[in-house]
Amino acid sequence: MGNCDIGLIGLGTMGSALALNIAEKGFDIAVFNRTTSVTRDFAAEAGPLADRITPAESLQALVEALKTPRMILLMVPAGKVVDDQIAALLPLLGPDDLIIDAGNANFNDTNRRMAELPGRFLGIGVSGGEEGARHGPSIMGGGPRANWDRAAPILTAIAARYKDQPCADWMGEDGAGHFVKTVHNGIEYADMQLIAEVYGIMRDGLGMDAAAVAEVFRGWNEGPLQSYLVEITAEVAAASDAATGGPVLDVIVDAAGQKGTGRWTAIEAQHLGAPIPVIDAAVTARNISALRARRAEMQAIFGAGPQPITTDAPEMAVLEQALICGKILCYDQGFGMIAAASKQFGWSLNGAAIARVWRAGCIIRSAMLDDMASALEAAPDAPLMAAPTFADHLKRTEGALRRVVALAALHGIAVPAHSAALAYFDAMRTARGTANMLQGQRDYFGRHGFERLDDGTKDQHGPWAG
Ligand SMILES: NC(=O)C1=CN([C@@H]2O[C@H](COP(=O)(O)OP(=O)(O)OC[C@H]3O[C@@H](n4cnc5c(N)ncnc54)[C@H](OP(=O)(O)O)[C@@H]3O)[C@@H](O)[C@H]2O)C=CC1
Ligand SMILES: O=C(CO)[C@H](O)[C@H](O)COP(=O)(O)O
Repeated sequence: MGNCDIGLIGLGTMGSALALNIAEKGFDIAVFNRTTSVTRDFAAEAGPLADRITPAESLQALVEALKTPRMILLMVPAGKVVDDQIAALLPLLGPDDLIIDAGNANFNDTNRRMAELPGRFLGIGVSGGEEGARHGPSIMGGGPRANWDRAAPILTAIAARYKDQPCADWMGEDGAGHFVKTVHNGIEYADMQLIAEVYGIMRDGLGMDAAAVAEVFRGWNEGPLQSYLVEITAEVAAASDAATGGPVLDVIVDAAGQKGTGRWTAIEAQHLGAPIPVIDAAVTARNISALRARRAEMQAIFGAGPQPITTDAPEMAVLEQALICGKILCYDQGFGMIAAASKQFGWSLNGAAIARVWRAGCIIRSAMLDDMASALEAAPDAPLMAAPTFADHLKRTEGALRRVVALAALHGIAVPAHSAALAYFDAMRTARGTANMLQGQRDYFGRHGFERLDDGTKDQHGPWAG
């Protein structure tokens, strides 16, 4: 038996930073990486933390370096790699040893693994990118509570802190931790897309250069929009390219990558029947961004979409308010999806606790999340948009969102996330919608039946039915 408190497999961007974080917090850690040279380099470059790090060049050596019962963190790409790694580890482990998948995972896979390894598997979502992993990520745990409690001393020690409270918590049974991380990433996509759309209006509609864009976002980061994403947006816009001397933004290809978590959120929302149109729009926008050649062909046929906004140009404060409005509606949808999953899967997910875990360390951390935590604490079953603080925000900023969407539409500037947010807002506050027409159509062609508005009788048919 070895003397390391925990093992870690996968010394990539996240795994290496997490391992250093764990060592820095005073835990002894054994590390293994598929490519052995990476393990050697990692140990050689660990500086004063090297004393707490045991580099292992085989899984057997990793397992032998650990105290029993063992805990092993996986920080490798989602999917088959995780299954393969578990299969390779299992013959080396005892019945009380715990495997913790700390990468992004589809929560359905986590549910399956939990069932295949009863009591021996934990799925945790870790957010914060490389810097967060190194100095304090946000951690969303899922699986048997007893397993979380076993790992919690290490996980809470390495997590970010918000006013001295660790941003690490148990979300619920099964794949609840990975589910919450997936929704976090869906919100991340939407938050980023909303920001990118405002940048588009500034650049294409208002003719602002990158430095001016940076200045505006820097200012917004001092107000209600204060957040990591707004902060880094300012830094990205301000950065110069070494080769051209111009803004880095001007040399970056406009096609967004994606590893799948946003798509998982959109797919799962459809399974749950939970409306998340701002997140859907953000995922679709990334898909469209990837069709670069097609977009160039269409521009050649139809002419460029974006036109300068020469009259009625929005002030920066209007753009700021539109962004605030879109952001609140996006979070309303994310927390709504979490509530729907909680009901569907019997997880008792706690919206306030989730908002608290997201206040520091993670990519979507922002000043607004503290208010969201309070709102969800005060009224756990109510939609976020109905909470007094956020209803007030929406009432104040709705006009700006409407104006920005209208101006963008008139000037050929695509703002799908803002448009989706506005349509959601309008639909959600319309007590009498238009689905009566859908029900009439369904009954007409398929005798599907409808419910009468006047007396509530169900399975009624219209006069068209034979
Ligand atoms: N980067 C980020 O900002 C975040 C990433 N994550 C998640 O963390 C996990 C790791 O991501 P990240 O560190 O960025 O990824 P990297 O690509 O930087 O590292 C991947 C790691 O997995 C190992 N690996 C890859 N394929 C295999 C395989 N077939 N068998 C064994 N090991 C393998 C690599 O080893 P080798 O050196 O041999 O290639 C490397 O150690 C992913 O699930 C990701 O989604 C979560 C939050 C944030
Ligand atoms: O989980 C993360 C942040 O929270 C990862 O950075 C993830 O890779 C981001 O997603 P994508 O690569 O699809 O943009």
